[in-house]
Amino acid sequence: MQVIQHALAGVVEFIPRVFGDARGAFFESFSDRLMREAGVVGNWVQDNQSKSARGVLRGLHFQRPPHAQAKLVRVAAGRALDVVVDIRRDSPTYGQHLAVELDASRYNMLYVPVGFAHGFASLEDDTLFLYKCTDYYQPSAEGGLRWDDPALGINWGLNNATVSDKDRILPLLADFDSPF
Ligand SMILES: Cc1cn([C@H]2C[C@H](O)[C@@H](COP(=O)(O)OP(=O)(O)O[C@H]3O[C@H](C)C(=O)[C@H](O)[C@H]3O)O2)c(=O)[nH]c1=O
Repeated sequence: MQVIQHALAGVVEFIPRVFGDARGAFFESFSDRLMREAGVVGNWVQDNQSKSARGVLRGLHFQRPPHAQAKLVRVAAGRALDVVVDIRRDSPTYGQHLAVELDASRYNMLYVPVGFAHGFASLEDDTLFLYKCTDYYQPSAEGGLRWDDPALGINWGLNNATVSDKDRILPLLADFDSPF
């Protein structure tokens, strides 16, 4: 498995070993042992899956402590531009973001540590987005940042994004008091 330590400290991309043959392909979509060898330790308790049409944008979300979640995200069908924003108060890269294209045909996956807001834009119809979380869903702990905040400067690769009403009213970075 190829491991890429990205510039935002703690964000790690995994490209698993894929076994192709005349029938198709096989890969291990999760190995705690391989994650730990890469320095990623997580008490994975919940798996999520969402399906999105092209142009759907979900995010930027996080859960506040003590329900903060680290995530391991991948795309099982389609393509998505995955974006993480560093919201760790004392981080030298606070407010900076990283965008990684997740592609079902590349099998790549991204580890999003606690202390990051997370979102993605679906680049194809019927994009199946799968992710593991290190804590359970806790609605009262949900927080977020506005996906289109000029201060974040994120190029989502979309002309017209389909966004939930909830996401439209998330705070701008300037008005945000990070819990991390
Ligand atoms: C996240 C979540 C949601 N729900 C319910 C609550 C709503 O009735 C419905 C849709 O939730 P929401 O609109 O928050 O879903 P997304 O906008 O895809 O949210 C996710 O999008 C970004 C990309 C993330 O990283 C988060 O994991 C998550 O916030 O599913 C649950 O029952 N459990 C859950 O863990």
